Amino acid sequence: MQDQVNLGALLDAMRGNPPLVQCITNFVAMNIAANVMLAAGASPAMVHAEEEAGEFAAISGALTVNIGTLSPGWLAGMLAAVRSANHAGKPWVLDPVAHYATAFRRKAVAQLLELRPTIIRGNASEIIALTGGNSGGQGVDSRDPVDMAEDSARQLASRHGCVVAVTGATDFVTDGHKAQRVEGGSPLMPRITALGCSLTCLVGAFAATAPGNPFDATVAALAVFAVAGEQAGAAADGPGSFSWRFLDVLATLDAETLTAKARVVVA
Ligand SMILES: Nc1ncnc2c1ncn2[C@@H]1O[C@H](COP(=O)(O)OP(=O)(O)O)[C@@H](O)[C@H]1O
Ligand SMILES: Cc1ncsc1CCOP(=O)(O)O
Ligand SMILES: [Mg+2]
Repeated sequence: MQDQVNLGALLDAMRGNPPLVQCITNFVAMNIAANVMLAAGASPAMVHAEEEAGEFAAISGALTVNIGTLSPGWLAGMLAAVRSANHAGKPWVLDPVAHYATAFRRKAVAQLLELRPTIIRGNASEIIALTGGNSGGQGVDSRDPVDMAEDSARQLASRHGCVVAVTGATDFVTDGHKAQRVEGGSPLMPRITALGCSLTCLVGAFAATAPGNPFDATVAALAVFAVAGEQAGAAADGPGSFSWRFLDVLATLDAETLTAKARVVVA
C-alpha cells in the first residue's frame, strides 16, 4: 500500500520558504522557466558558467541540469555544478533533452548519469532511449506514448538509484519500487516550447523543499503542472492565451485546490 503524497502540504512548504534553485537550462527555456518558477513560488537563478556554477550550487537548495542547447562550455559548467551539489548533499535533476539526437549529447548524458542524478525528468521518447530502446523522438519532441516508457523508467530508476518521471498525456513516476501516475494537464502543453524544461526546474524546487523524499517532491511538481495546465487549458483559445493563463493559474493555485483537483493514482 503506497501512501498518498501530501500535495497541499508540500506546496505550502515550498512557498513558505521559497527555495533557491540553480537552473542550468537552455536558451529557449530560460525566460519561461524563470517565470514559471516565480509564479509557482520558487526562487530561480539561471547560472551556468564554469567559473561560478560549482560555487553557486553549494549555496542553492537544488540544481537542475538541462542539455537543450548544449555546448562544451555549458557542459563544463554542468559538470562543475553537479560535482558541487553532490559534495554538498544537494538534490539535482537531469533533463536529457533530445539526448539521442547526436553523439555529443549522448556522451554528455552518459557523463552526467555517472554523477548520479537524484531525479531524471524527460518525455517518453527520451526515457525510452536512455535504456537503449527504439525511441521515435524527433528532435526535442516526443513521438511515443508514456505507457511505452514505463518499463524503461523502472529500469533506469533501479539502475541509477534515482527517481524517474516520464511526462506526457498522463505522467508516470517511479523510484524502481513504487510508481504513481499523474493525470491532467492539457493537449496545449506540448504546443508551447519549454514547458517540460520549466517543469524540470519546478521538480528541483520541490526537491529542495523535501530533499529526503524526491519521489513525493516529483509527484507534487507534476501535480501542480497537471492541475494548473487543466485549468488554463479549459479557458484558453490556443497556445498563446494558454501560456499567460498558465502563469496566472500557477500563481493563484492554492493547497486546497491542488489537493482537491489532483488526480494521482498508484501504478
Ligand atoms: N497530451 C497532453 N495532455 C496533457 N498534458 C500534457 C500532454 N503532453 C504533455 N503534457 C504535460 O506537459 C508538461 C511537459 O511535458 P512534456 O511535453 O512531456 O515534456 P517535454 O516538453 O520535455 O517534451 C507536463 O506537465 C505534461 O504532463
Ligand atoms: C525547441 C528547443 N530546442 C532546443 S531546447 C528546446 C526547448 C525544448 O523544450 P521542451 O523539452 O520543454 O519541449
Ligand atoms: Mg523536454
